[in-house]
Amino acid sequence: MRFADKLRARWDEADTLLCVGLDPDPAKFPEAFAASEPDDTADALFAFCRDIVDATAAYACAFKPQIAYFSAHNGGEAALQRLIAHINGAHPDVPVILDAKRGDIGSTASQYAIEAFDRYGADAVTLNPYMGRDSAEPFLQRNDRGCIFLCHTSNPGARDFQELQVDGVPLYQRIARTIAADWNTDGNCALVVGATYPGELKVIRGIVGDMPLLIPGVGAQGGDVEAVVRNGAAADGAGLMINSSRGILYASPGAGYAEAAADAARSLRDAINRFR
Ligand SMILES: O=C(O)c1cc(=O)[nH]c(=O)n1[C@@H]1O[C@H](COP(=O)(O)O)[C@@H](O)[C@H]1O
Repeated sequence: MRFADKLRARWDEADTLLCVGLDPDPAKFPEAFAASEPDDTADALFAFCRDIVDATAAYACAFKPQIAYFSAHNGGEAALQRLIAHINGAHPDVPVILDAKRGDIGSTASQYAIEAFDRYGADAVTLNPYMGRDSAEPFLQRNDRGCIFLCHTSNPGARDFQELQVDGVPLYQRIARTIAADWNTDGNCALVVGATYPGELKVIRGIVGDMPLLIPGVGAQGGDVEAVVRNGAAADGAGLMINSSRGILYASPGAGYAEAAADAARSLRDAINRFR
C-alpha cells in the first residue's frame, strides 16, 4: 500500500497521531540488555526495540527508527533490518519511517533510495532538501513510498539558515511552498516541522494544506502538545505524526521498561487526542 494511504488508514483505524521514535542507546538500556561481548550490542539493539515496538504498536500511527543509533555499532545495520522486518511482519498496518535525512547528487541519491526502500523495507524516509530537486528525484519517483523533507527543524540552530530571508520570505516557507506546489505531484511528500516552533508550524500548515507533517520535539526537547495540535492539525483533525523517542523508550530504566513505554505512549496519544 502507498505510504500516504497506509498512514491515512492508520490515523483513522487506530485513532492515533503518535509516532514512536526508535533511537536505541545501549548506555540507557535496562540491566537485562547489558552486553557481555561487543558483538552482543547488535542483538541488544534489536531485542530492546522489538520489545518497545510490541508494547507500543497499538498506540502508534508510525514507527521511526533513527539510522545512526544502529549504524554506530558493529552489526547495527543488520539489527535495523531485522527490526523493520519484524515491524512489517508483526504490525503490518503501522508504517515505518526510516530517519536517515538523506540528500546527495542524483546518482548517489538513487543508492540511498535503494537502501531505504529495498534494503530496509521502509515505507518512508526523511530527506534533506538542501541539494534541490534532482537530489530528491530518485525518492520522489518511488511514488508508493513517502518522502519526508526537513522544513523547519526542532533544534536551536534551525534559525541559522532556515529563517534567512529569500525573495522576501523565510527559507523554510519557500521550501514548504516549493515542495507542496512542485514536488508533490504524486501526493507522496511530507514535511518535518519541530514541535519547538509552534508559530512556524501554523504558518507551514497554512501553506501546505493537508500534507502530512512529522513533528519531532515533544517531551525531551520541550515542545508543547497542545500548541502542536492546535497549530498543526489538518482541517480533518489529523495530518500529524507527532514523534516521541526518549520519552517512550526510557520511560522506566528497570525491568518494567516495556510496560512503562506502553503507558507513556498511551498517555501521549490520549493527550494529543484531547486537543484534536
Ligand atoms: O527528522 C527527525 O526525525 C528530526 C528532525 C528534527 O528537526 N528534530 C529531531 O529531533 N528529529 C529526530 O527526532 C527524534 C527526537 O527524539 P526525542 O527528542 O528523544 O523525542 C530524534 O530521532 C531526532 O533525530
